[in-house]
Amino acid sequence: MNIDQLIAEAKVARDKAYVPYSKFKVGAALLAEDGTVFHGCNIENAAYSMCNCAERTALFKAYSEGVTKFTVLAVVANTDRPVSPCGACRQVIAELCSKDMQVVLTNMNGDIQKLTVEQLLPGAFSSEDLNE
Ligand SMILES: O=c1ccn([C@H]2C[C@H](O)[C@@H](CO)O2)c(=O)[nH]1
Ligand SMILES: [Zn+2]
Repeated sequence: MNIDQLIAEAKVARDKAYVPYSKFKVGAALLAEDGTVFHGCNIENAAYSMCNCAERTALFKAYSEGVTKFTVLAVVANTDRPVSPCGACRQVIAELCSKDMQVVLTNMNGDIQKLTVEQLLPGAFSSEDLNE
């Protein structure tokens, strides 16, 4: 599975977005070390704060199946720049993925930004900060 193929998977995931309120579809594809690909889309709710982003959908699907080691997360939306994950997703990604895991942000025009998890949320608050 190369990056272009993973982006294609993220676009398939994006087509399943449930976005009656924002109409803004986002797709994610998370590649596990064992080669499994987990799709995620954003899923909205009439109680707006219950909306779940594509990135967290993919990660929670994987974790809930017992898969916790990943190599790449690709995210796609129809944005002018490569889609920018929200702060909540950056925090969740920092918790559940290794610091050096690759994150590939893209859009429907093919613009691509590649980051590590550490670059996505430098200095993220983590479990190590809980040690008093
Ligand atoms: O990286 C992002 C940014 C936004 N959204 C979703 C949340 C909401 O459903 C819609 C508009 O913010 O897009 C994602 O899924 N991922
Ligand atoms: Zn988010």
